[in-house]
Amino acid sequence: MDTPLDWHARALRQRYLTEACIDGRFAPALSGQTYASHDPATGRLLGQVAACGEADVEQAVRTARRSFDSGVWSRCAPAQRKQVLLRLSQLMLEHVEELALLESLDVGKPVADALAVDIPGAAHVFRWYAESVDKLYGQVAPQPPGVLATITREALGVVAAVVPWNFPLDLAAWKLAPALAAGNSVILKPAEQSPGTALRLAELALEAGLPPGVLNVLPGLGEVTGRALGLHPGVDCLVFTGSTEVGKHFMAYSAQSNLKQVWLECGGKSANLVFADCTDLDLAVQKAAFGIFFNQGEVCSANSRLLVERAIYDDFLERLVAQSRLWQPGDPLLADTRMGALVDERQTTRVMQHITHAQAQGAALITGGQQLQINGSHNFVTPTVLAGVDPQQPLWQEEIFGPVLAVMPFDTEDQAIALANDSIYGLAASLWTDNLHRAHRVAGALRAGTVSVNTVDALDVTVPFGGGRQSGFGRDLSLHSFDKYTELKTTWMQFR
Ligand SMILES: NC(=O)C1=CN([C@@H]2O[C@H](COP(=O)(O)OP(=O)(O)OC[C@H]3O[C@@H](n4cnc5c(N)ncnc54)[C@H](O)[C@@H]3O)[C@@H](O)[C@H]2O)C=CC1
Ligand SMILES: CCCCCC(=O)O
Repeated sequence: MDTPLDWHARALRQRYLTEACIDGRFAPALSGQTYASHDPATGRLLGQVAACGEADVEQAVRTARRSFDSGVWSRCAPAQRKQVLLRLSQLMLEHVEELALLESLDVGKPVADALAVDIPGAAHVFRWYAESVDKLYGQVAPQPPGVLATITREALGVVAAVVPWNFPLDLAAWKLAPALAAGNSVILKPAEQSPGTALRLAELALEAGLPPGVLNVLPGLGEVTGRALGLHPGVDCLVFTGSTEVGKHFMAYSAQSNLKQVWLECGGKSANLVFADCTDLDLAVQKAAFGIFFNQGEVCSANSRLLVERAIYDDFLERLVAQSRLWQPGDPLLADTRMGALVDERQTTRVMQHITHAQAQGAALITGGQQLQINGSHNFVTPTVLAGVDPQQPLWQEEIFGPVLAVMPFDTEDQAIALANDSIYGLAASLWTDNLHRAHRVAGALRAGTVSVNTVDALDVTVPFGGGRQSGFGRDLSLHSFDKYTELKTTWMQFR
């Protein structure tokens, strides 16, 4: 039975989905090609989506370059850019229900999460960068009289942002807000699964006063639209969040084209270490469950590997199984649903294959492991915990991007650190201890861009987010993010 929410969202999507937004105008892809978009939680067809190709990319790059060179945005006063981005942030909040519904219908996440986390989070990021842009000062280098050497940040020009489907609007905001605040013109390519909020954002940006051509949104398939952006000689900077595999493609595209700057936020396999001297085990269990089951585990920094000191291992596992019962999947449009549908059939199949393969390799299923059918969709996986994992198994080494936790006991601190660092990734990690010395010692030894102590997945716009190794390089969020969207210029003046 359709709900009014569905009617509203579907009507909304029809308006946006079949189009791209270039130079402030919504129009179909030049080829007229589209692809079908389905709601992963019901399987229902949501609409056709513009499948932009090379011709659309060419038009968007030309438009972005023209808008940048005109100076209408790039050379206006920072305070002017601030006002427009503050207005955009406000408009996102005024449309929070609509944006949350689009997000939930696109990717299957609980609409309650989108309402409480995704949309307010994205709006806050725009506000934060709007407020920062007229507070970024340059520098004057120490030189003798008669010389003035200034060091200033300048916008790069045309920035292309290719983003994934797990937090569509949030991760678009993480890239667009600093890029636009710095004065760049941007081309956004949303994931094929999640064009809705990206296109709606383009319209709200125009309403906020962003000049046409400064933000262009090109829905389309990764290997067509994303690839064309990665290869285009008119793109000055390519920022990406997604799989490590695709991140490597973007490095190759840059080398094959104009050596554009590439910044990557890729996969992760973050460890969560619980020591026996952690006294608040209830909180540790609750956060261990949140760290893997929130957003159906489709989080790059999800704590998908749990290491528990042997003395508390059995007790912790028992509590974790009880906690996992609070994360049973359900209809994402229901207000009390905490875990929704995985993003599509391909992702669900990939997650279930990992679960089956791990058991075939000897892992013990502690809880979960079931694929459920809800409202006609099979894209629901129960919260899953597997033990008896070999640290060389794919379950311990590969990013699963689903509600699947691998657990293992440890005996010594050194052993826990070694197991945690035995990864191709280096995005995030968590540890639980009441011992201050151990907290600092272990946090310093863990190879991760963010280490959370007595919490999981700490994340805020005021601190940089990103990692090393095959999790990529560069940082989203904080003022450090401007390093990706500006370049330093030295101006040297000799005078008498
Ligand atoms: N780090 C993160 O936040 C994310 C990681 N992932 C990981 O990636 C795995 C696969 O998920 P996918 O949806 O396939 O992520 P993906 O990395 O393929 O897609 C992310 C973005 O890259 C684009 N893309 C895909 N192939 C491309 C290509 N050849 N050239 C240029 N752009 C391309 C897509 O259209 C999308 O916009 C997931 O199971 C998960 O392990 C997926 C999404 C987010
Ligand atoms: C809003 C939370 C984003 C987590 C980072 C990621 O999954 O790419």
